[in-house]
Amino acid sequence: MEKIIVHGGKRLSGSVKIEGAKNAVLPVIAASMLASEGTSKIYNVPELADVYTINEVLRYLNTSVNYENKTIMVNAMAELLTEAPFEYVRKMRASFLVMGPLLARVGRAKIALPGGCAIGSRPIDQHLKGFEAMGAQVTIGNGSIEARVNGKLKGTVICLDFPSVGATENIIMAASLAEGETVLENAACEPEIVNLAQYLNAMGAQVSGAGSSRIVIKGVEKLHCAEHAILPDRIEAGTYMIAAAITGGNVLIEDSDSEDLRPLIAKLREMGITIEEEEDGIRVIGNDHIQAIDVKTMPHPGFPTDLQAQMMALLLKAKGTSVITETVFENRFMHVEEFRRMNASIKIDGRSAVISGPCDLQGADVAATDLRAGAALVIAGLVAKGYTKVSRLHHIDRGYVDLAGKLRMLGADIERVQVNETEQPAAEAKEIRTPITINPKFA
Ligand SMILES: CC(=O)N[C@H]1[C@@H](OP(=O)(O)OP(=O)(O)OC[C@H]2O[C@@H](n3ccc(=O)[nH]c3=O)[C@H](O)[C@@H]2O)O[C@H](CO)[C@@H](O)[C@@H]1O
Ligand SMILES: C=C(OP(=O)(O)O)C(=O)O
Repeated sequence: MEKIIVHGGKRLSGSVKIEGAKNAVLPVIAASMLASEGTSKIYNVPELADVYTINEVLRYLNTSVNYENKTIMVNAMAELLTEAPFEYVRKMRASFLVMGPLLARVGRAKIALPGGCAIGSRPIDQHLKGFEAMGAQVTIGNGSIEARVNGKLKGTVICLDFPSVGATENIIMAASLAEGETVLENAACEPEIVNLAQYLNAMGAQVSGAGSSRIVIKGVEKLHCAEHAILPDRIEAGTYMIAAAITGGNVLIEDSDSEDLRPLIAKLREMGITIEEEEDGIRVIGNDHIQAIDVKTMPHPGFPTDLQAQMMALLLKAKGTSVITETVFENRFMHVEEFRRMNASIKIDGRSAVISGPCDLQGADVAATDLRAGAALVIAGLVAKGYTKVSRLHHIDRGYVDLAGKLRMLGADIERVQVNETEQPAAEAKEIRTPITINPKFA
């Protein structure tokens, strides 16, 4: 087992480079299956576990995928298979994004039911509603969802009940090869949707209105390969901005787009943190007297749920009472229990968490309950007294390239180490670290 071990107390300084966005690259790779001609080239691809998983899904479906030097080449000209098994969907829900492209390209797809996960039940009814409206027959049984269409999908008007990011992406991809025009109302407006639409248009699709709540897709006969660059990861950027702020540091977040980070920038300024927009990126200058604020997560352009846990870490150090309301996911407070191990004072009241700060954070053994929770625990560890040991790093690896290494470059006292559990009962198990990765101060 690996752990990230952080010793709190260092101010972060310097600059950090931001990778391509996980949530943009996954739909873009899935969309590559829509091209019946040529090899697509996708640039600025982050080296993440989720990227390897979606590549495996595509290969399983008989698509050729090569990944080297942050560039992916995809060729989907061979006859596609149509079934994605549970082992992939279990690892990563975004595997379900192959349904739209498969339906559009070959008229059928069978994908294991994604099921719930640590942040909520996460149904896919809005995706299915869209496919059905376009003429697909959907059946659910034996743990899988099967969708089929006779002939081609047909353009229509679809109004989502909620601006679901995944449903918007799946429907846009399916509609790109449908007969006629599809109008998607109450669509998600996230920057990652705009990035996907740009890629589809480069492939010959006719998608307009991406980034607004009304997207119009004129179906075309076929799509071809294209070259495309993935936009910077606003959630990774936001995570480092919060890490800089909590330590009272001074950090330049390079290759980030402040437009996509407006909701976070506004909240950080409200807390008394200085944000400067520079030519090379966003500079965050923290201070030791941050103020409590209220935060409510919302679909874009509201405050992103994917920064909620990290923001909670920061609010633990703010003076006064802060309230975080989570409106996007039904159960995205699993990190609260872990923060409490670090002496945090947080009360949960329905969909809100009430934080009484500043908390005197103490290092503890904690576990990442999901990807962003993991990053948030590391952030809290940056200012906790003593050592914080974060386990279940596979969650963090889904969405962060070398989180510990990048924080160390910024001056944090942090290591990622191999820890071997012995045969003894868990409570007595000793950590035996490998000599290569061990820093003597942790021995
Ligand atoms: C790979 C990717 O891009 N993941 C992001 C995407 O996830 P994802 O695309 O899964 O998120 P959605 O926007 O679809 O989900 C938002 C809410 O809508 C609900 N819902 C969704 C679809 C549906 O058919 N029915 C339904 O009820 C979900 O349970 C959830 O409560 O957007 C989320 C919300 O910004 C982010 O947290 C995730 O990081
Ligand atoms: C919830 C997230 O991702 P996913 O939708 O892939 O689980 C996330 O990136 O925080």
